[in-house]
Amino acid sequence: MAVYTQVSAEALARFLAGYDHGELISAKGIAEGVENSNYLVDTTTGRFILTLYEKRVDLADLPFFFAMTDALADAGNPVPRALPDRAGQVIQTLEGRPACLIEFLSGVSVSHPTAEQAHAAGAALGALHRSLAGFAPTRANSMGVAVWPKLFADCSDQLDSIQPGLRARVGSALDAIVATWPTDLPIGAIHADLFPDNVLMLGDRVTGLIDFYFACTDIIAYDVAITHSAWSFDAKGVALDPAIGQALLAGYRTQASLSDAEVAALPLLAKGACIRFLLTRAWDWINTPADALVTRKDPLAYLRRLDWYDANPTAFA
Ligand SMILES: Nc1ncnc2c1ncn2[C@@H]1O[C@H](COP(=O)(O)OP(=O)(O)O)[C@@H](O)[C@H]1O
Ligand SMILES: N[C@@H](CCOP(=O)(O)O)C(=O)O
Repeated sequence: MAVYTQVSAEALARFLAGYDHGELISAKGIAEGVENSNYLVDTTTGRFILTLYEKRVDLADLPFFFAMTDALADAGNPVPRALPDRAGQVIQTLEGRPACLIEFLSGVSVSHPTAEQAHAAGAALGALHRSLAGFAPTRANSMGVAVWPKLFADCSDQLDSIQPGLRARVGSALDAIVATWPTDLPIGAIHADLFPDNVLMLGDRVTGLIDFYFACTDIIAYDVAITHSAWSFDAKGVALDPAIGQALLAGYRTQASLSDAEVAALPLLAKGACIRFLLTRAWDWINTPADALVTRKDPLAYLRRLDWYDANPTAFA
């Protein structure tokens, strides 16, 4: 459960008093998520998400994220907007943290996607990239390839406590990936974290794309690779069904194209995605406070994915 910051009823009622969105009826901490504190808030006029930004979100980046979600919503994508208060302010302070009130979207995130659902998610990612083709704001990827050596250095001493030999395995994979990382592929605004838990669905229909707090400017095909690595495997990181990955890519191609060079780079980009999520999960595994109401994610699930991409270099052919 991700609630790092407790919000009192009194503070929330004062917060809501600044908006034209009714009076507080109830607020419940949301179990899902690991990065920020999220509450489901019901008021006399509707249902909202309250997000308090925690460890990895820089306040200065929020305008970029909200420009992106507004652009996507304007273009008809199912993306929630951050809501302004009566004075037009979107970013507030609540219980000492930056906080925003966000539109609530219905739908649930699937734990075991079918090929049809993966196809729809791929199409939603393609539409997202297409909609952002002319999006001017930029943000460097704070979790991108340039940062991975530091992420590794920050936790390398403790990687073997997660699994003996992990430090050497990750270190050598990291060196090889960084040395060959592509520099000539198209870049643009990407989501960078489109895991199944960030896609809300009703049946086979995508009803919400959420959690843009790693969104950035990076290789567009890297976003496809991240999404492939997140959707095509079971939670333990063992290959579940290649058909899921193929459906995801087929869905993507209904909305956006991938050049031969992008397709050829996908295996390497997917291994990069494995390193990125393995390292941030490992850092969290080691550093999450014992009293935090959060379920840590297994870093080894991304080691298994890395092994799988190593063993299946033609997975994207
Ligand atoms: N706009 C929204 N509409 C409906 N549910 C949402 C919305 N935003 C977040 N949620 C719910 O909150 C959970 C955590 O949100 P998320 O942004 O993924 O948190 P974190 O940034 O901590 O990973 C989601 O899995 C979803 O259940
Ligand atoms: N998706 C990442 C961690 C970020 O969590 P999210 O709940 O914000 O998607 C992972 O699975 O490691």
